[in-house]
Amino acid sequence: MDVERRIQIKVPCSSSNIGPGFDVLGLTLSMYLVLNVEIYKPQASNKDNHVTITYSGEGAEKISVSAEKNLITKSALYVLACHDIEGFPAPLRIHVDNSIPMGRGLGSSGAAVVAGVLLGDFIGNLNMTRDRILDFCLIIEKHPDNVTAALIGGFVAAYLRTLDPKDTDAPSIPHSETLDAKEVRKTNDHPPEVPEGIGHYIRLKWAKEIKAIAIIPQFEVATVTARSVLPEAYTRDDVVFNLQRLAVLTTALSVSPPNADLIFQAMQDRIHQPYRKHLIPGLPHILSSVKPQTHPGLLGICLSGAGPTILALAYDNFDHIAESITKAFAKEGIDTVVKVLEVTEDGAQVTKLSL
Ligand SMILES: Nc1ncnc2c1ncn2[C@@H]1O[C@H](COP(=O)(O)OP(=O)(O)O)[C@@H](O)[C@H]1O
Ligand SMILES: N[C@@H](CCOP(=O)(O)O)C(=O)O
Repeated sequence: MDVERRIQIKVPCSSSNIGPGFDVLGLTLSMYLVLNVEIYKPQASNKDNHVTITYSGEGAEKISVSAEKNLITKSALYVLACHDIEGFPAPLRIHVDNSIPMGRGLGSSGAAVVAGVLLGDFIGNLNMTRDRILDFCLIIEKHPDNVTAALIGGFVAAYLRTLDPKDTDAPSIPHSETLDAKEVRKTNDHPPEVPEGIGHYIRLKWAKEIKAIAIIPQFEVATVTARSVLPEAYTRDDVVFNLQRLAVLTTALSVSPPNADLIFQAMQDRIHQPYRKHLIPGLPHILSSVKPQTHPGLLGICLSGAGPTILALAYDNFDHIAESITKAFAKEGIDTVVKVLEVTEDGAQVTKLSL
């Protein structure tokens, strides 16, 4: 078979929430999901068109390389189905190289969804705008923080417009959070039309000297589990507590030199972290014991996404900060991997490669 086109899709990991910004804030960091895709000349029948997926890196031992089961290809097939294209229109070879650890709160599923929607867009020659691509990502992932950051890049605040459940809950949509769950039903129904203008976002400024230390425990917490422990309703005090901090934080993280006391207090949260402590041994102790006063250079500390990774924002003394958090996890019998990551400006990229 002749290779007709060759592309690379590169999507960054993301850390969401940043303390009080539950389901609002996302930040892209320098760790990536990369797809190298070879597209062959279309064959006579779509049904015979074959997809070969190979996979290396994080998740290689557990992620399915069947196009019907893999979140990346399922997302691409969903985009195609929404445009009345059944299956991949041409034979494909996809090599996935993934550096984003899974189930750790670093947006691996968001990156997979963004990569899949971009793949569907390219393969189907759909030429969707970034905003339309975001609509598809949001229908699959449902919360906007990870996918918006991964697609757009940088420090991003996002909200969704209110949607009708008939547009969002159909079993034909490959919802990323329930993909592995048993109750997901197979269906051949045509997916409902994706509403336009679902996601709204703004890129926020980020002070260049602030880096992100990710202390990544060696166990997974599925986002669906970490969301299931959250209450349906909150007190007015708790909502106001988060709103006040969120508003201050979005600007505090843009100011050079950064104000550690302001940022540390503005990264406190009452909406999700307290409820997730049972899933992450040592969490309350870590969040309350590692402070700018005890660890100069530290600006703030929070759960990354739904956890279990801890995200420490800092401009200096990265090793000392990381060591304290690593030791606190070790006391709970938990091994960790530490990464000092840059906050990146670029979101997902699709690059045409030479043949
Ligand atoms: N590169 C990938 N390829 C296929 N599926 C992926 C990939 N990355 C993540 N996923 C899917 O997303 C799940 C993890 O998502 P989630 O629980 O939301 O954690 P995270 O915090 O890493 O996003 C995995 O179990 C897998 O089903
Ligand atoms: N706002 C979401 C973010 C989930 O991020 P992930 O990286 O853990 O997938 C949440 O807190 O549930």
